[in-house]
Amino acid sequence: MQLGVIADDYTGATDLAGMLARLGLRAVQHLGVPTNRAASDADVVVIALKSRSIPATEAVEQSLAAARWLLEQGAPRLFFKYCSTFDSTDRGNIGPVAAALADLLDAESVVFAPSVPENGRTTYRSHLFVHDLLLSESPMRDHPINPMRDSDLRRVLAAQVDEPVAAVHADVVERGAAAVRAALVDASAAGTRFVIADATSDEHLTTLGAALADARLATGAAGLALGIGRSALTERSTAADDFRVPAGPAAVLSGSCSAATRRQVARHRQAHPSFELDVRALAEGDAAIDEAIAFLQTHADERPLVYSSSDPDVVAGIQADLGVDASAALVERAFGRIAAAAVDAGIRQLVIAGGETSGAVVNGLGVRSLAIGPEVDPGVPWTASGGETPVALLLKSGNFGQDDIFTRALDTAPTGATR
Ligand SMILES: Nc1ncnc2c1ncn2[C@@H]1O[C@H](COP(=O)(O)OP(=O)(O)OP(=O)(O)O)[C@@H](O)[C@H]1O
Ligand SMILES: O=C(O)[C@@H](O)C(=O)CO
Repeated sequence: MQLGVIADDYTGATDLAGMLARLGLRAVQHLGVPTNRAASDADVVVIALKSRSIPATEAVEQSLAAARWLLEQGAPRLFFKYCSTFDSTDRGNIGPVAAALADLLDAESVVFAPSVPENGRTTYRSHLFVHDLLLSESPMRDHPINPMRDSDLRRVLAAQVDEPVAAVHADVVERGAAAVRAALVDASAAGTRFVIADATSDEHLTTLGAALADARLATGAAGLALGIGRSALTERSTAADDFRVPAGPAAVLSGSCSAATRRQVARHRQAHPSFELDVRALAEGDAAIDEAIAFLQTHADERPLVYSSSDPDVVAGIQADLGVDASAALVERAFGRIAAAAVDAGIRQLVIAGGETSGAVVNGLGVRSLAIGPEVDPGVPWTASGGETPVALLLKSGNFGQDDIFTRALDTAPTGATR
């Protein structure tokens, strides 16, 4: 193993794994901390947690358990993957988890770099941009669980930890890996181990990767992992060439309410049968779940869509009536049940939109690990579950993908015999 990764959600984990697979690195993703030693020849071992929105103490506990497991399997370095939009609240969980990992590894400096330029995430003077908008003006300001209303990551991170936060700005990154390393040493000498690093291009991320070539811990989104992969890991296979997913009937399940997903849902609905989950009805009992399952059974051969994706004002109304956590829990429980019934009904390919939703679905299916295949759009690779009934799973991060990704993914799924 060349890199051990702890990811705070399932789609974020596949995002990173898919991008590293692009380099020819062999990646495997575990869902939760495995209970056994894993016999694997993977270069990159990712442990996907569902720790983004849980209480910080639990996120720390789970992340440390994942880190210890990866170190026991021989991980020479760890990467903490969080969202490219820095999804968190004043209570965490990015800061507390990073602090606990830094303590575990005795890391003198910890870089935070959420930029993924190819997906429109850039950081300049510590401010995070989503395409042309500051984070605080992007659709992330209306996220159902962790609305992001401050773009200055120094402030966002400082609110989560009990220590100072420094910055490495783009002009330093432009000067190269040695200049970045010197800046980290200076910050650490001044008693500051947490550093927000700017990156507005892949070249910046490659420089950061080179600067971190000897670091035992780095944190960020898939862009920095790719930078580290390009600068500091050794390519040794063409991982995606022999990857195949099961063929068979397909369905789409969408619990993401992001602007991108809502466009994708609208596109898919134009050509396929769809069923909208009524969240208030879910609070009354399981009839709505049973209806959704019956709908999937009836339309199994037509790429049916079940969705709860709604506009921010609709979500806000539901949350005001039922509570934020309670409404999310109802939706996630429903998707877990619906996915399990879909597979029982013969569905073998599932496209799932949303990180929390993907977590609920793979947990509902009892999937423990995934093989990682080629990307459909940047950060959205096909994956395949193992076990008695293998299923093709496309875990799509809420904000990722072109409007036609659901259909295009299914049209281009790598089915068929292994070469
Ligand atoms: N109609 C709805 N009303 C209230 N909550 C909803 C509704 N639909 C979905 N949710 C909840 O909103 C959350 C959406 O999060 P999810 O992680 O699935 O999507 P996302 O945040 O867009 O994706 P990602 O984490 O990949 O960026 C889930 O917890 C889901 O249960
Ligand atoms: O980094 C991203 O934007 C994604 O991988 C993600 O974590 C969304 O949940």
